Amino acid sequence: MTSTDTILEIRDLQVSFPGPRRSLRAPRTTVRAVDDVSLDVRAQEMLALVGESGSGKSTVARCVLGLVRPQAGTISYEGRLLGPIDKRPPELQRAVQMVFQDPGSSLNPRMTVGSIIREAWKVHPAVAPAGDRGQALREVLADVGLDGGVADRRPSALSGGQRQRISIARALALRPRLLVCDEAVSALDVSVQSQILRLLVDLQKTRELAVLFITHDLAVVRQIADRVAVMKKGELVECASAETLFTAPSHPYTQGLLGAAYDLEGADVPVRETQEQIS
Ligand SMILES: Nc1ncnc2c1ncn2[C@@H]1O[C@H](COP(=O)(O)OP(=O)(O)OP(=O)(O)O)[C@@H](O)[C@H]1O
Repeated sequence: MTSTDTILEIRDLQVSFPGPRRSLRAPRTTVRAVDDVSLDVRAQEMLALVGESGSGKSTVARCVLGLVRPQAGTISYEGRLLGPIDKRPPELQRAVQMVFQDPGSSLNPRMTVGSIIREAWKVHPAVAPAGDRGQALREVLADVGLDGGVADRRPSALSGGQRQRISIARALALRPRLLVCDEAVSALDVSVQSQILRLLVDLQKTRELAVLFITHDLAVVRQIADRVAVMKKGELVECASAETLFTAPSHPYTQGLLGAAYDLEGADVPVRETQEQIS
């Protein structure tokens, strides 16, 4: 498989939620969280999905993970339809993994780091045969830049950055092909954020991962994305290479977003020039 092959195909996706009532006796309104979105994720690419708060980014991610059931549309992974998570065959459950925003709440505080990661292998035992799990644990921790010694500690004893490394390790432990990162660095200090972004870019290369990276932060997108998809009020308004998007955005909404973040007039906007930039 090459980096131009499509790994994930989202077609005509529609998701609505019950919205607020306009008055006590009025019927519930409906929120169109995702409005006819079609989007491809290519193998081994870093695709950023951006848009302001409430534009539907997380809902798309949750559909990809099988946590939200769309009213219409399809999502296929290498040509196989992805249904709700509990209806997915094990190999498809494994193939698509998630890194959440807040590792503080997504990691079980009562479990040690080692047991959090081993838990994944209980559900998917074929990934790491029982006798090999000690070694596999050390390897996956090393892959995210952590010493094997953290395996005996609980998440509360670790820093925010270390906890996010554990979330990434937990996802990687299942050897996914597609990683969905939903605001994965938003809760971190800027310096820690840069370290985690660098790690994600390195892992994307070495593990040949496709990454769907959801963020509202254009500075982050500029550092890491190969392509960028822009959502506005549930709709996908633009999808382009990062270079095109940052230098010649075609949709007025994207122009506005970028204009708010950068002075585009004559700006020299480097896009993922070197990984050293992420320092
Ligand atoms: N479970 C839900 N029930 C009702 N409404 C929801 C639910 N999940 C999302 N929504 C609504 O759907 C719309 C899209 O939300 P979503 O979280 O996907 O946007 P987002 O772009 O990820 O925003 P943010 O960056 O703030 O997370 C919003 O109006 C939100 O309030």
